[in-house]
Amino acid sequence: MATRDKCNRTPLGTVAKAEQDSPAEDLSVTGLLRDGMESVPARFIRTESELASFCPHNSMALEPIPMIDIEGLHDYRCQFTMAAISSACRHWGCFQVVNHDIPQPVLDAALKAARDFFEMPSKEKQSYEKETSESNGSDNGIQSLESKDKVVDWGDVMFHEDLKNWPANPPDYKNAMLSYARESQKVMEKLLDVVSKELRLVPTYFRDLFGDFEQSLRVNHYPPCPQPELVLGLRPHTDPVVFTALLEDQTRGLQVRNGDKWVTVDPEPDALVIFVGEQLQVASNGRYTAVTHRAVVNKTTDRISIAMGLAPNSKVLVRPAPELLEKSSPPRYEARTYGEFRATVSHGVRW
Ligand SMILES: O=C(O)CCC(=O)C(=O)O
Ligand SMILES: [Fe+2]
Repeated sequence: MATRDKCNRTPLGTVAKAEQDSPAEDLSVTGLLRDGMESVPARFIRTESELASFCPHNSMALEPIPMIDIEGLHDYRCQFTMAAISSACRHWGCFQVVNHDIPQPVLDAALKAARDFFEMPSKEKQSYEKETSESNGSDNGIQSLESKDKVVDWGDVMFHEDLKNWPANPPDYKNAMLSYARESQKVMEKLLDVVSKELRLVPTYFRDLFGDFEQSLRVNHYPPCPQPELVLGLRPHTDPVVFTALLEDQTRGLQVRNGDKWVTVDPEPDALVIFVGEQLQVASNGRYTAVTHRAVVNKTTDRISIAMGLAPNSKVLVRPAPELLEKSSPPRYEARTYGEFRATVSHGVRW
């Protein structure tokens, strides 16, 4: 049982009902809501300075992030499409892709499996984590509000450090996620060849550098929130991987940082959002930028997103490509294995 914050007064001076009555057994945001919460407990509330930069998505003008039709890589639009991908990686660190060739049933099945997972009873969700960490020590499972962080995010996350251990239920979960993993890896590898070529490196440069890829997976669920303007669904962070392919349902919530603004991404049916991760930023010596992003929540609708990260093996040494270094462009990052990077750099988001 978690130790709960003693100070659970909200700015409105009320005390969350869930905290007054018997404490919830389910250590997730969904569990708290099930207990009839009407206002947000103190531990979710962001600091003044975070709130000052915080524009709830429903009061923000939407500015489109680049939308790229990657079918164009295979026809007369090839040069133009490659340049658009490279420019998005430099200036935004993210973009949406359409016509990526991932069959729609694969995307639908992954979103459905995620939703079915979060609808299961909490005991079932939590038992999976216990089983896998006891059997092989891997870092898989559902994030609990027992977290030691001072302020916690308004979201429930099922995290898979590797794609080897799976919950038995929902029965389709494993296959649905593995199919999405396989298909999204093909897309990310194709994009990696494009960004290599655009730096005048051999097309397979980055694929060769990163070696046999590994994937990790974050399945996110953001329940509706009685006071969305006080919380974040997911704190600002960059992903430590090479690329992330984010599949989301049709509810707005993702925001990306562009200059001094947060830009709300408008979900497009059939599109995937691609994020440049920190390993690509290092290997390209900063030519491509890992995007800072976060998730906001709303009062009425829950939201599901599935982030598939393409990462090097933990032993791979990642360093700025020597071909990109010159006197005027010295290395901006030190060489580190991916394992060392993970052990020393953290943005407070389990990846
Ligand atoms: O849910 C989202 O929109 C973002 C998810 C994300 O950034 C992550 O899981 O790393
Ligand atoms: Fe992320």
